[in-house]
Amino acid sequence: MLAKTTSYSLLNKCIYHSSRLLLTQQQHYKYNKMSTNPAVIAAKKNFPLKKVESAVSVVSIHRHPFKVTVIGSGNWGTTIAKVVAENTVQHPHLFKEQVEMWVFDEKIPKEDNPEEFEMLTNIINTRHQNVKYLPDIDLPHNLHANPSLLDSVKDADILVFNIPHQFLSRIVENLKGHVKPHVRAISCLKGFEVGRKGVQLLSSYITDELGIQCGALSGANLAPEVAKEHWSETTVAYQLPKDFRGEGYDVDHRILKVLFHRPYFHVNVIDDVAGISIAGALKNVVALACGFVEGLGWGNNAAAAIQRVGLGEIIKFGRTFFPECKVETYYQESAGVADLITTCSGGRNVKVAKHMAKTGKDAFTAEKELLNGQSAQGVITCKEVHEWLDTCEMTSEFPLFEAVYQIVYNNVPMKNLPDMIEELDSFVTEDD
Ligand SMILES: NC(=O)C1=CN([C@@H]2O[C@H](COP(=O)(O)OP(=O)(O)OC[C@H]3O[C@@H](n4cnc5c(N)ncnc54)[C@H](O)[C@@H]3O)[C@@H](O)[C@H]2O)C=CC1
Ligand SMILES: O=C(CO)COP(=O)(O)O
Repeated sequence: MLAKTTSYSLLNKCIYHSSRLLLTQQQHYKYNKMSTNPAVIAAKKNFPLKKVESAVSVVSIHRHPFKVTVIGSGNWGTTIAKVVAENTVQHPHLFKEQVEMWVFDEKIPKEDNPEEFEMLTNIINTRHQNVKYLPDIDLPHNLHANPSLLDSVKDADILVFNIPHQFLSRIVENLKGHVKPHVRAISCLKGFEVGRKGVQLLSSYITDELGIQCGALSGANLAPEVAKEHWSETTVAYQLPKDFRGEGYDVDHRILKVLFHRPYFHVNVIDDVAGISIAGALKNVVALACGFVEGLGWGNNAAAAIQRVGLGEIIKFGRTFFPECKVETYYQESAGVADLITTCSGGRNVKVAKHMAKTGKDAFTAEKELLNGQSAQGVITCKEVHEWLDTCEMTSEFPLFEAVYQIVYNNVPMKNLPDMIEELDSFVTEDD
């Protein structure tokens, strides 16, 4: 048996350059001794065996269950951690049973004596409920709340990012140099990163900053309904990385399906990371507009009109800035129109916007009053989208997104929305 620490340059080359030529420990042993396989003989000639100190050890490519960590513990973070922990118990050959969930820890007043406090992580680990962000939902006992970000990721093979996206850059900064080199990731966040690289998908941002492959999960998924195990669908999108280590040794579509699919949570896995991410981010902006017209009491026709215009702008934004995304994703996948409909019907963005319309309060006050620490991501996303479109001098080409920004940040009256998004027919002039 090879020593655990032993590794060979040839083996490393095999791992990096061919997903098919994966060697188990036993195969590697045979390979070292003698082989009649012409591919191996040729490889031996080209890459003579040489002991090296570092790199991928034999043990690290041996088939082993993946360790999963969920980064985030809000309304959706905790729900997805529940889904994942239920699946790791059922598939011990694929996943380590215990799932870590990083918690941005906070003090929670005790029910019997509100003068005293208990830490949220402690409550989750003892009572198995997230009393603040997902109350009244029992969590699996193999889900471990961890207040230390670095400790929670130290052994992880799969990272599931699930935090409000305004906190992503700081978390990613803290993770640098602390995740395993071949860790794979899925982002459940909805939003964009707008910075020196222009407008970026959050999965691409994670890939660029941490050097790890990252896909996305997005769908018509109001967290409280999924947490109660009411049936819904979702879409996971993932592209195999160049250094894919082979089926059984690395994360692929099958592994992701098993990780997220539940009888009450049906998963479709595709390649179109951009398509599902754009739809997920921008439907939150459309939902704000929907909330405005609903809050003004304009009814279903107005809400439908907003969703029609919104869908058009979502697709146009994708085609303009992320040409790799596929139009069919918007209508075939849960992450497309279905997510737009569910969010506009009962999501937090629509609630916040309705409250703004009914009370005249600003978005940040409405969010504070209604959401108990949760986040309506459309409020930040509409600003990011405006900044990007402004840079490109294209705000006028996305009138609904721009109107939402002007209402939220510049107090433009909501009742002006129809005029702001109206596409004037060429034969209707200002003079008419
Ligand atoms: N809640 C939902 O129904 C769904 C949400 N999403 C998306 O998932 C992402 C995460 O959403 P939720 O889990 O619902 O979060 P949330 O809206 O419940 O936010 C609360 C979370 O933010 C954390 N937090 C507060 N301040 C922080 C800080 N300074 N640093 C780090 N974390 C901090 C809190 O500890 C808590 O875990 C968002 O992008 C959202 O759009 C996607 C699908 C469904
Ligand atoms: O993304 C969501 C549903 O898929 C949740 O939307 P809200 O954040 O508006 O609740």
